Amino acid sequence: MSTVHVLNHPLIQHKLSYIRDKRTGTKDFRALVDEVAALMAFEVTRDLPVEEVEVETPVGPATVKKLSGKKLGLIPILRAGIGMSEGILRMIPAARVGHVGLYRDPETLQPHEYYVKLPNDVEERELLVIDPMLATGGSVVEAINSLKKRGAKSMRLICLVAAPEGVRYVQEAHPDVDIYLAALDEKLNEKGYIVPGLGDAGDRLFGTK
Ligand SMILES: O=P(O)(O)OC[C@H]1O[C@H](OP(=O)(O)OP(=O)(O)O)[C@H](O)[C@@H]1O
Ligand SMILES: O=c1cc[nH]c(=O)[nH]1
Ligand SMILES: [Mg+2]
Repeated sequence: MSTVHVLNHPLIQHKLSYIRDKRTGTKDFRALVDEVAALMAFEVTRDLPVEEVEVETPVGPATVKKLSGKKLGLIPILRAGIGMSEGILRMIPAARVGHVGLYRDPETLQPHEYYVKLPNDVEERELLVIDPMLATGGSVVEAINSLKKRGAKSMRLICLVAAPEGVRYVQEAHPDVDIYLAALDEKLNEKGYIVPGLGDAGDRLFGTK
């Protein structure tokens, strides 16, 4: 079974309080999601393997550490995942980026895939799959199915806010994928929204409501 990490870092929690607040407008919402994503990247990559190498500083030789594991890939789930991708890319600028486009039918809550474009060496990369919201889990499970079908072997999931139902569904469908959250909320409402959540992440990021 995968591990669920709730990132209780004070800066993440402080910024999330403004993200949740319905008075926060699009411009600030977008900036805060970007900042939280960058902070989450720091925690999510904490266990990446490093190796010791030698460099010459202006003063003399030094033994330093460099990343030694798989190359990284970032997979934002369109559209709301885009809001987190720049922040994470600032921390790991060499990562390749793939996109999976999905929307959730508002009536049936079923995910519909409309776009997939991945780096051609996706099977060799450690992928960070990002979506601010993990509600029923349908979108993330479908996105990971799609990635695995195209050869992806190793990935971790990063979401801002999740409902317990969504976490359970992802853990059952993909027990190999660890989950990193800024918050694990109480439940879903009758429309499939996370309670208390933050509303519709895509609409708040892009000002489409
Ligand atoms: O866990 P689920 O029940 O599948 O719901 C979560 C999904 O819903 C939202 O996307 P939405 O369909 O609103 O698309 P958007 O990102 O284009 O706004 C969100 O960004 C997730 O992808
Ligand atoms: O609460 C929710 C659930 C799905 N998608 C969102 O953007 N918010
Ligand atoms: Mg949306």
